[in-house]
Amino acid sequence: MSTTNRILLCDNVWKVYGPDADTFLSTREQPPSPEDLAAAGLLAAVRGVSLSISQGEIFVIMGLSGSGKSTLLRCMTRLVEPTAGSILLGGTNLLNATERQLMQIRREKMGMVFQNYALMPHLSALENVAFPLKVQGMKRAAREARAQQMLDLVGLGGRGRHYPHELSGGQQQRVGIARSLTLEPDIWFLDEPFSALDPLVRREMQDEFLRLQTLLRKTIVFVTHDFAEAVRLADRIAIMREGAVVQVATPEALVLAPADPYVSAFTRDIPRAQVVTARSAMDLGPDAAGSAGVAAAARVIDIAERVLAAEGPVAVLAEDGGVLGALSREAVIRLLLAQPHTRPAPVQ
Ligand SMILES: Nc1ncnc2c1ncn2[C@@H]1O[C@H](COP(=O)(O)OP(=O)(O)OP(=O)(O)O)[C@@H](O)[C@H]1O
Repeated sequence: MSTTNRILLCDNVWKVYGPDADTFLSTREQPPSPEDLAAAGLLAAVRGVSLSISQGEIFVIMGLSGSGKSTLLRCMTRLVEPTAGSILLGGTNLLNATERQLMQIRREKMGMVFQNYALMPHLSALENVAFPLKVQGMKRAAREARAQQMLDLVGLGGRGRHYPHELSGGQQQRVGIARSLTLEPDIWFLDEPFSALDPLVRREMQDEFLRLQTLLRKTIVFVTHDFAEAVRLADRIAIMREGAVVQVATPEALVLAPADPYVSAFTRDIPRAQVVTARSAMDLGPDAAGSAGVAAAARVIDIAERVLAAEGPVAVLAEDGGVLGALSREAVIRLLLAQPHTRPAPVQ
């Protein structure tokens, strides 16, 4: 993940529902609290959110139901009109764009996937995937060839002639994913794309999604209320509460250093070895065994078998191959045995 190559920047974004919300906001010297807003008969779904998303990262927005995740995502695409703030996509302030420019930006730069697959029931899977190309005026043979490629990519190459009702929920969502990728978006927005699926299929779809991302390297904004899903997928996670972002960090940093009890309550069920990296678990010092080492960024759960099978501590390597330290069997065992708390503290 690059931290320098920012593609999407939100600066002090607000979405307030209720009469004269923009006047109310613009006349305040200090940002209003939820109580101030409630007293004025207003509700802030998004409160003063500032964040930046880098090229090629999977940025997950997480929070309880009603915390403002979907509204924030929709503000980023301007499907919901923010009340205040700015949203820069590749340098263009979306809030200054005309309706026509917006349509073009959405068509050319953004891909979107929502929970309800929103496929057209009277079109086959292939026709659904080809639809955005048809709107663009691409000839039938060319668009169907491209749609077939996309269906192959999501593992549905043989199902192009099936209609949505002939496909399972997971397969329908794969078609939705393929369709959202046909125009090769710069940035891909996904709002709870797997939450209607049963747990096994959901897990399969998460794996599939990560596989696709290793091929495509898209910039992704992904909304979920499931912290385990966020941890599996994210490079970074933004935790929302009552419309505000309370912490933005890697899964590891959220688990090891939660900003407050609200964040900490989410992290308690996550096994430590699933998030802690070799870099955090290693001892400093040169006394690693000579064999090939493990990447500093690797999660302990993924390298545990190798370390446990090694003769002695295993070298932990920086991206340039330099040895940073050594990971011992004891450190790995400690993390594997560390029990997540089973009773999360109540969220206030
Ligand atoms: N059109 C609207 N008018 C008034 N209030 C709204 C509107 N849309 C959303 N809200 C309110 O804004 C808040 C945030 O809603 P939002 O859908 O963004 O939350 P969420 O975190 O995505 O929730 P969920 O996980 O349940 O989808 C909620 O209190 C919701 O009731």
